[in-house]
Amino acid sequence: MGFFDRLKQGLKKTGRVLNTDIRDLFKSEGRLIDEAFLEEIRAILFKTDMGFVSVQALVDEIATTMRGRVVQMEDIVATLKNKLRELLAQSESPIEYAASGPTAVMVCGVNGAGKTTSIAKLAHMFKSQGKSVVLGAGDTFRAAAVEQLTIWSNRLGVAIVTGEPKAHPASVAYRAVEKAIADKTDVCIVDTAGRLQTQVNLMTELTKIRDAIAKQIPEAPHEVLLVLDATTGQNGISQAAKFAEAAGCTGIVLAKLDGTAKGGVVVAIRQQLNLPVKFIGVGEQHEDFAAFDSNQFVDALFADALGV
Ligand SMILES: Nc1nc2c(ncn2[C@@H]2O[C@H](COP(=O)(O)OP(=O)(O)OP(=O)(O)O)[C@@H](O)[C@H]2O)c(=O)[nH]1
Repeated sequence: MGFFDRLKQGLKKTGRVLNTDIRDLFKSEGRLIDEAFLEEIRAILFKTDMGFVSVQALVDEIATTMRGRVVQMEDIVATLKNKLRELLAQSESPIEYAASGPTAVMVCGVNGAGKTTSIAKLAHMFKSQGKSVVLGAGDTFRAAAVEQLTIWSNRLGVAIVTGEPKAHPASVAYRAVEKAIADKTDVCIVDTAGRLQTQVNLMTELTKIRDAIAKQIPEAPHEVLLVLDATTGQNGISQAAKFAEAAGCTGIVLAKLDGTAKGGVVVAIRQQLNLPVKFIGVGEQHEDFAAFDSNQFVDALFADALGV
């Protein structure tokens, strides 16, 4: 299965809401675009958790371009797709690589968001691109997290740096980047323990981890990725905004998109957080992960409606 099929499969819950409900609006006939129709389509879009501003923008687009006309389902889907592409537009490159030497990527987020799994998926992706990887097991809080990451490193055949139990995560990060430089490794991915943006001490700890990485490579970390759990939908966004600001995040990894019918949250995140969605997870396998591509995402979302 290629990634487009995995994405389609992963977005099935969200796609079902959109496609079935939109199809029901038409019942294979044309529909007059009037206020009643606009309200019906608004209600459908809301269900996917796109957020008020995005839904309004989509409804406005339909109203402006189609009000008073009789249109087919395909016309509405095409208009929604175009506007969504516009709302989701962002710079293409998912990772800002170092000009020379290792690229350091720090990964943070709240407990259970999907950090460790996403790190394994990232490592797999870099490896399949021919890049060498070293992992830094910076979640020294939980022995199980170090264990889990060690298992992944063995499975993936990538190096790992761990600390003594309860070692300071900054020292693990420092040594992981040190090893990346010594071994001429392409990418160093540093895990961090789950935390809440309200836990001041733990948020300060993230700054210490950053500083430790920067002692090895002044312009690093090149990326600080915030892993968000898509199943929390829009509820997680304001929390994420505070987290991202405090931790100096450069992008979002949106995990567990397959577990929710609220996949429209990608649109809400793009609109409400001043950060690109860099990667998405649509399942538990390594292959269920890729750089976020807005065109591909929008196509997968409406694939069922168009029978693609
Ligand atoms: N279905 C699905 N499950 C996922 C995805 N990403 C992660 N998971 C699952 O989510 C659960 C939590 O993932 P972890 O990677 O352990 O989360 P974490 O953020 O490292 O957790 P802590 O270390 O406790 O903070 C695991 O059961 C993963 O298998 C995804 O894209 N889709």
